Amino acid sequence: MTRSAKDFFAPLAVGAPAPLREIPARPSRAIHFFDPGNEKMAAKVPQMVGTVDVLLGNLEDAVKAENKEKARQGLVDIGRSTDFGKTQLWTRVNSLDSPWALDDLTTLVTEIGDTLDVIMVPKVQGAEDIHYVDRLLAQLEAKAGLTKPLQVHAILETARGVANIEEICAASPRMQGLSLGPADLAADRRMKTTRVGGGHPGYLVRQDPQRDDLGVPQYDGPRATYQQDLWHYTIARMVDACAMHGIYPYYGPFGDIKDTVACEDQFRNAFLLGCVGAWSLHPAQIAIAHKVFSPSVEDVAHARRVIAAMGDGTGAVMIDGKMEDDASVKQCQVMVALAEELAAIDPDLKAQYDQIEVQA
Ligand SMILES: CCC(=O)SCCNC(=O)CCNC(=O)[C@H](O)C(C)(C)COP(=O)(O)OP(=O)(O)OC[C@H]1O[C@@H](n2cnc3c(N)ncnc32)[C@H](O)[C@@H]1OP(=O)(O)O
Ligand SMILES: O=CC(=O)O
Ligand SMILES: [Mg+2]
Repeated sequence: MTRSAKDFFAPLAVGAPAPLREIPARPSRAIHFFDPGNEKMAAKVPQMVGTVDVLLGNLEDAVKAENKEKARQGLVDIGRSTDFGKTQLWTRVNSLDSPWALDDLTTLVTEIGDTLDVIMVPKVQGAEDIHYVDRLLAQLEAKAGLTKPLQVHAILETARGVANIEEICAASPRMQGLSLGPADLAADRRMKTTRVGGGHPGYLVRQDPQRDDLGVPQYDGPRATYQQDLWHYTIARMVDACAMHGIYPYYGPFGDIKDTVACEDQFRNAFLLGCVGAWSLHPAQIAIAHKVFSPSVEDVAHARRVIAAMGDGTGAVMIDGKMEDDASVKQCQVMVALAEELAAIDPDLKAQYDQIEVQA
């Protein structure tokens, strides 16, 4: 049962901050995962501030069961001792059915709730999971005297979660976005893969057989194959659900750290379909995400040229032999708006975009 429109933006606990009416479009090209209980990784966090849009202290999968409390306390220590500047601090708490989720939420909100921006909730199955987190966060925010509401990000990594995608996005004004969780989703769907994201050489289409002069198919002749994207359907659903609810879609993890080329391809597919960022599991993946999820100078130059040529944005013009109209100018506005958001936090990108001269 969803809340009525009049109650939707009311705080869920006395003393909790008023929910946001709109989720701010903050750059989040790379959500960089680190284990706060791993001394080596934790020591790198202060120097990573300013080099990545989001630093995420991960408490869930990839943290051993015996280290859960250490990771949680490590994140509290990092949150208290680090000045994050414009870099956002997110966390991924343990799943709601685990023995750790309640203490994760209680400790983090009361100890470093004013430093955290977004709480990522894994294995979300439906609106009921978000409703639970929503109310609990309101109670904890009130207890901690927070003035800014925490945002919630759900990982789409169960078949039920995918089936309930729209209700998850609509469940709370805290909903900031969704990430694809291809590893858990593959397991839950009983897909026959053993990878963390990315493609699979067996998922392909094959060119039709050549035919001889009599039109008989030559099944043993050479035929090209084309690998397909296992994640296209889910990402497309995620993008539509997020756009409909004014929140943000992200590709998740790409586990083959050394395959930087395929990682870039997977991220780019997601970017072109409408995602705003991806996870980085290793420092080497940050640059890939920043490159892919920042509009290219060529695209920004073209977009500015179309916007300039279209005047009030109505009618049709020809640019380089192509028709541009109200709909293409809107796409160009999306590109330019993103470039402006990124330029505000990334001086190198700003310098590149500033050099663009608008051609007539
Ligand atoms: C599958 C679905 C999911 O849930 S994905 C999300 C959960 N997984 C994660 O969060 C994994 C995070 N990443 C890692 O644990 C590591 O990067 C893994 C993949 C294990 C590789 O580590 P390792 O073998 O040490 O890599 P390396 O020798 O190339 O490291 C070089 C230096 O960089 C450091 N490093 C490594 N990863 C990170 C990171 N995520 N953040 C910050 N620092 C990182 C390493 O500690 C190493 O440091 P140093 O040079 O020895 O001082
Ligand atoms: O948590 C991420 C996943 O792919 O599973
Ligand atoms: Mg997962």
